[in-house]
Amino acid sequence: MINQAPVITIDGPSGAGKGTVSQIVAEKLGWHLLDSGALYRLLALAVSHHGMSTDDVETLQVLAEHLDIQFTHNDEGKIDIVLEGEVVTQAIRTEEVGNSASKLAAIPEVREGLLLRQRAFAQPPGLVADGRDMGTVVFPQASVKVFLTASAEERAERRRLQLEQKGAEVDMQELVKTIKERDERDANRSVAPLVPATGALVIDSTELTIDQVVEEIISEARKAGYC
Ligand SMILES: Nc1ncnc2c1ncn2[C@@H]1O[C@H](COP(=O)(O)OP(=O)(O)OP(=O)(O)O)[C@@H](O)[C@H]1O
Ligand SMILES: Nc1ccn([C@@H]2O[C@H](COP(=O)(O)O)[C@@H](O)[C@H]2O)c(=O)n1
Repeated sequence: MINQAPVITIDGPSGAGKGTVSQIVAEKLGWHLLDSGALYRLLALAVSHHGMSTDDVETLQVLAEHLDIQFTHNDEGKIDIVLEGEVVTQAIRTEEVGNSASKLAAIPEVREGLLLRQRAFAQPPGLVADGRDMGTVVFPQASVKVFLTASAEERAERRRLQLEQKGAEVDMQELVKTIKERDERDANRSVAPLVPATGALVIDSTELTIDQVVEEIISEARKAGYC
């Protein structure tokens, strides 16, 4: 047995709403939350900060296993993500870091290096795990698995709104292109490609509100006896 705490996995492509709904579902259930994409993004930022080559995969694996990461509560009651002593909560959220993370994520040694760190998040009373391979590789024993998707255009539109709220200027054509490239890379890599886990409930959120998606997942959790 890999772990004993119940796990709900929520996988899917970029911008499908995984992070948003995972956080709400975890809060409703009073469970822990794993944002596995943040780990890949943190690694990408560390590689860039240290000016490391991505060709030396053994060193990358060691860095992934030992990367100094902390998730701490700040004065506003929100989570700060701290990498090697520096708060990088916003810095890891750029499209550039997302793209670098996606390139690193295709390296088997990097995935291996992060595997046990991810599994360690499965603690009582339970875990909601958000990513690309949560249901297929990291927590294959999870009894509630969700694959959350939406059209590339809708996901780009959501990302545009998100970036503009932060004051960024957005080239929509470029954004759709970047999202499609990242989808392509994540879905076609040789290790842990982005595919729905066997038995996963597939939710297409293109026409759904956040509340509707959350309700579908809570309903699955209820069927599993988790609430
Ligand atoms: N069903 C929905 N309807 C409208 N907007 C949504 C919906 N779900 C999420 N959003 C919005 O879309 C944006 C992207 O969502 P989110 O960051 O949760 O996606 P994600 O799948 O976690 O992306 P990534 O994998 O790149 O981190 C957010 O601004 C969020 O509020
Ligand atoms: N379980 C995971 C999670 C993420 N990735 C890769 O990281 C990139 C960034 O993830 P976000 O969810 O924060 O956008 C993503 O594009 C994936 O390449 C992964 O491989 N497995």
